[in-house]
Amino acid sequence: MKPRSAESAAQAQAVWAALRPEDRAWLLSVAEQAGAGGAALVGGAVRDALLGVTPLDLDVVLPDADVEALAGAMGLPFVFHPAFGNATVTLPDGRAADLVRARREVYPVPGGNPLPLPGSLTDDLRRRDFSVNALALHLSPAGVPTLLDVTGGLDDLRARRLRPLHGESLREDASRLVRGARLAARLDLTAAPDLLGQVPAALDMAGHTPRLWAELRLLLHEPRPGRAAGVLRGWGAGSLLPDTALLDALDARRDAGAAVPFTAYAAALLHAAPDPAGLAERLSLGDRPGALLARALSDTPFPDGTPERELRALLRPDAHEPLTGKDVVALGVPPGRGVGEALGHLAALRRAGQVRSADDERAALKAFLATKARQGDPLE
Ligand SMILES: Nc1ccn([C@@H]2O[C@H](COP(=O)(O)OP(=O)(O)OP(=O)(O)O)[C@@H](O)[C@H]2O)c(=O)n1
Ligand SMILES: [Mg+2]
Repeated sequence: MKPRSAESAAQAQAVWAALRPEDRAWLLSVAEQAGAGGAALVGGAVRDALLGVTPLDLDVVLPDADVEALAGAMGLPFVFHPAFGNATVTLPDGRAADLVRARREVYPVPGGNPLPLPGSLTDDLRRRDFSVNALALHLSPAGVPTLLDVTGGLDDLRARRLRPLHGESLREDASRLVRGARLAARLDLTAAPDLLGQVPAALDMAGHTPRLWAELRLLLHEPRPGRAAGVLRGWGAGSLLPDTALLDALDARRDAGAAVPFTAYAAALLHAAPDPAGLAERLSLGDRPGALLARALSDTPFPDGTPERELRALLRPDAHEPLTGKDVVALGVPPGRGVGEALGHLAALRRAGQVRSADDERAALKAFLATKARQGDPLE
């Protein structure tokens, strides 16, 4: 067996190699200018690189640099946020990267925003949510990469285990419950017993944790939102969402190659919610999902492959595509007022449940036209 340090050197190289060349160059220049403490790539980027996914979202912790001065010296556009001491830098290709001074955090009020205090890189890793998110690739000022694993994240990643870093983690920040479900679903991780034990405390805090609702919105942006909702349910946290069977059905459509946008998932969730307006408000869904849902439930025709049709197939499996003005003209009604009258007649039959297919509609229209002609009142 290789000694642990050699293994970790190989893993440091693997993370380094997984980064884009231009990101490696940028990180080297940050580390060089960041003083004796160098710079560390942290969080999801290191986790994803170890899983063989190219990291695009770079979070960098600086153990002893003046973040604002360093960001200013790099020659790229940036915004400095004094409240958290971090700088959001815009990389040449438009992606955002985050630079922040190493810190520890205290939660004066569980669920509230954490209070940042100065700390070491190790403190900064220990304040995080899960061990797999608490790995760091440290770069010395000379650019030598070292993998830092102070919480056993490598072992957990190997075992595909999602483990919070301490017993109060989900109570202090209940949004971690939803973050965890997103990660578990996306990366196929299993909850450690310690995580499951903290679920009731997180649910108790949900109402006091606005960030949790923001994470539920992000859940709808996951590659498989239905699966992530299923993970929450499996952890005993199904009460956070209305019935999510429709999300599973949309996952299946996505897996089959259908284009299913975020708004379709959000619309499906609204459909299942006892209080759709309240849910839309809590999750900041905006107006588009509700409008999409209304279109999907209407009789307005939409082309195949649109989100309206995808949703309609699930919500009204018996719905057929109603005849359009064009169809009515093709059946012999001259363009004009008569077309509207014919469509109105068909819509009334549809509402009354008297036509169940396009063929039914054609037959009903022919009967209507014949009656009108008999009465000496042809449509024109
Ligand atoms: N409530 C939170 C939010 C974030 N983090 C830490 O901040 C890092 C970056 O957060 P974010 O970008 O939201 O998550 P990623 O892990 O990068 O995952 P994703 O792929 O979803 O961006 C996380 O890895 C984690 O270490 C945390 O500890 N607690
Ligand atoms: Mg991220």
